[in-house]
Amino acid sequence: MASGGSGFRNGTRNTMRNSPSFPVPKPTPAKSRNGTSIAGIRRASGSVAVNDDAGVPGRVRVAVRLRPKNAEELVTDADFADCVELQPELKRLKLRKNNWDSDTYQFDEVLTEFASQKRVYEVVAKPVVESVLEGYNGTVMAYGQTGTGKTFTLGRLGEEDPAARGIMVRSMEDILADISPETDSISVSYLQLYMETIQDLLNPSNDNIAILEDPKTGDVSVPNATVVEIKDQNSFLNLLILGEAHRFAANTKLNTESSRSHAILLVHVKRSVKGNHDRAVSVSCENGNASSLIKSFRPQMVRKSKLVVVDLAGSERIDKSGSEGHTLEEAKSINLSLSALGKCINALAENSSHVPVRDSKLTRLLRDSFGGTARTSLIITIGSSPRHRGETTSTISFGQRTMKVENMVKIKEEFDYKSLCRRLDIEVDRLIAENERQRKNYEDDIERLRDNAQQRIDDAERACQIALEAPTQCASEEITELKELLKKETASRRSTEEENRTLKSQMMHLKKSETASNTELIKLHKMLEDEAYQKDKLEEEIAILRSQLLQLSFEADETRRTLDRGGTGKVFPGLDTLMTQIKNPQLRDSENGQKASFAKLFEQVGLQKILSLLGSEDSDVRIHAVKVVANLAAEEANQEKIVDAGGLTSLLMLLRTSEDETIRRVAAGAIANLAMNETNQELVMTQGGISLLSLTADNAEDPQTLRMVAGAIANLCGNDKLQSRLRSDGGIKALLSMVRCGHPDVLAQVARGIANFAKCESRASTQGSKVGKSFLLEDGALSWIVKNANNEAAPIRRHIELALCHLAQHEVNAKEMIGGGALWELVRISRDCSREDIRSLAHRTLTSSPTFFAELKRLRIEC
Ligand SMILES: Nc1ncnc2c1ncn2[C@@H]1O[C@H](COP(=O)(O)OP(=O)(O)OP(=O)(O)O)[C@@H](O)[C@H]1O
Repeated sequence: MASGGSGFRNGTRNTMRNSPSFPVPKPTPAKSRNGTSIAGIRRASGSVAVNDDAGVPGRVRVAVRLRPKNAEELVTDADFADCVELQPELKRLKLRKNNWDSDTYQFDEVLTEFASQKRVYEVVAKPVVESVLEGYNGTVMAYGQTGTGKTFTLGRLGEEDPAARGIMVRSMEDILADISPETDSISVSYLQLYMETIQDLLNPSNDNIAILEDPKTGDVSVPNATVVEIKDQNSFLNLLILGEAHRFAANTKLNTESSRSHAILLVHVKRSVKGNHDRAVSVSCENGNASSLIKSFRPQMVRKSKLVVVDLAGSERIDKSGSEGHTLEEAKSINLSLSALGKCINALAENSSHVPVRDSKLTRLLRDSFGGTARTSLIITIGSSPRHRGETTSTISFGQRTMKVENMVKIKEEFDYKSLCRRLDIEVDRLIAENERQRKNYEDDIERLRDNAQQRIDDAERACQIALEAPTQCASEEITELKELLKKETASRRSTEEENRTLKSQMMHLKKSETASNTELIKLHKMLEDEAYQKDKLEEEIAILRSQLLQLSFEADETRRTLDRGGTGKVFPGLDTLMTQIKNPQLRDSENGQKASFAKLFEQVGLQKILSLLGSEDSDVRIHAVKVVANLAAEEANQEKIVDAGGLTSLLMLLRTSEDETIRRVAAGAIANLAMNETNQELVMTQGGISLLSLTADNAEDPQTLRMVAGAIANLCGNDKLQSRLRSDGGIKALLSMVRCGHPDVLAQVARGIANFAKCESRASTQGSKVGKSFLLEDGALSWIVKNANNEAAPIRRHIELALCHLAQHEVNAKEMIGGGALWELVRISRDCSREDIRSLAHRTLTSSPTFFAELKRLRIEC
């Protein structure tokens, strides 16, 4: 994601936006500079991007995929019309607003529920994979509500049915088929991003990996992540299986679900570029030999590219009180990274001058994928159920905004200095060995010659001695003969000594040239180190300049805003204007319009005035005012201001005093939203919130009122600090009393509250801060839990299954659970639960608890 202000996003933007379906522009690899000198290279960096052309524009491609209805939807939605209708031939999607009205959206590809995995790969990912093989960076990302098929699309291995293979597997098959193993290499890292922490799925002990950003090139890397070289498809499949097992183990340990974390697969492709031998590096050296040696080495050109495949967490709108199963911290952090992604996409789509890339780790990791230099393809996944119209609408609008984001794809070639250095090292070692071999031969020759000469001298001396001892007659002849011999031997000895001297001088010469080569090598190493140091310094300066620039642009924005506000001259328009705006029916036409208007009201009228209307005499005004407050409370940014201005107290007061159920329902919803925040949860408790919510529940007739109340209590149940207070104030009993209404939305919230409570309680028991039986069991929740453990509505069932697993983890609960029939449910969960992590949690719990284990043995049940 490129940060704001980079000019390349303009230019072709309008033509792109006007053509709803277009071929991806095929980038022409830019030409490299020839004959680059080492001096030229040194100015840039140790690893030099030879090609720094501006790149080729390429809009982010967006495809939408509809998941087939599952068995549950076929039953529950049987009497209702689907909320979407696809027109794949026109690449259009119709989103039904009601029976007679619908909105139409255009996408790059529209994939129906019958689309095969092969076709999805070919239209969504194959163009990106082909680009990566040409040297460009590429991203394939899936976005959508939980359970709509993101993992199905990206991560299926297809072990049983090859036609089911997902995008990750098919991408690697194409990459391996295209590269040449002698010159190219592929390596892989596999990460999980959960609660703003990056975990290594290939090495779970590596659980807090830092992100490194190169301020010069904008490249993002995770240097401490495990990188595994891939030689064949089997080794890649084994890595995916290992990664999934670690992801599952990490999520089980944290008692969470895979759908709450983002999974990121990084595939690094390094290819050498053929036909670039004219780009030799020339080196000027003092020593002629070394110069010719180094001149014969030419650095190879390499293209490094990266394929990023991202399986995002479920995109449901967890900021609403009615959402399922998220604890507060998780909700905040998933919110943080997904909403940061949304904000960046909005800023890029609107061509804004500032793109808040640094707001989350997800956006930092993906900075190159949106508005950067990568080719990016997004697949949004949806379901057709009218029950999820809200989520489907928000997924579609994310996809539509993303279609406006334009990247500038760029190829990057580098001189491969590492391999040059390696080759030089090998050559120097070869020369050293050769030199040593020759020296040894010379020394042996000298030794042999010396021995020969000595032998001959000894022979001559012996002969001389014999001659001296012989009769005088022949003595003079023999002496002459011997003198002659001695002369010859002396001459031969001299010539041997001369030869010896010559060899020694040759050896000295060789030693000198070896020293010169070593000096040259040391010089080259030093040059590389200097370059790395200069590069680091430049990067530091650029980072400082960037931050100054950001500060300046922030101050400019502030100044502009202040001037704008001063221009209107009206900070608080009158109360009449507020009322007119609240009652204006046009404001209720669209959700976005309504939100924007409320935000404007908030700014213009002032919170105090809005809150004061909660006590108005006119009940119509009171209803509108509480709706305004509830809408403001749904925005996280407003919550603190509302509480500081006494809004929470006023809302609780309305629960106590108002006779109108609509007011009580909307107030409970607002309280539920405020109770997403830990500090506010404590305030709700200290102000007697539980008994007021219980009272509201007792008097409620509308299931939606109960849903709001249950949602608020469920949020409080997720706070570790409030467990015993919540119970003594009657929170658990209040939750259980609401099941009388039987409405599935209410039951889902009750189940969520019970799961939250069980999870916190289990944590407290493990830490030793809670002893004794579970409060849930003491307050009689077990029979409802057991009755609903196999509820046909998936959200209810899933929460209850989790709650049962948490309760069963503590031996003190085991006997009562067996007596209440929970054992059978746990056995069923360990065998039939559709969620593998819950299934295995139940199995582990049953086999590790002595009480459960003994009972299973007694009943001869195998688990
Ligand atoms: N196109 C499809 N055809 C058949 N079944 C599908 C399809 N898409 C998804 N499913 C099924 O729907 C269920 C949910 O899919 P999946 O787990 O991929 O969703 P998800 O969006 O990744 O969910 P989460 O956000 O929880 O990870 C799975 O059982 C999967 O097999």
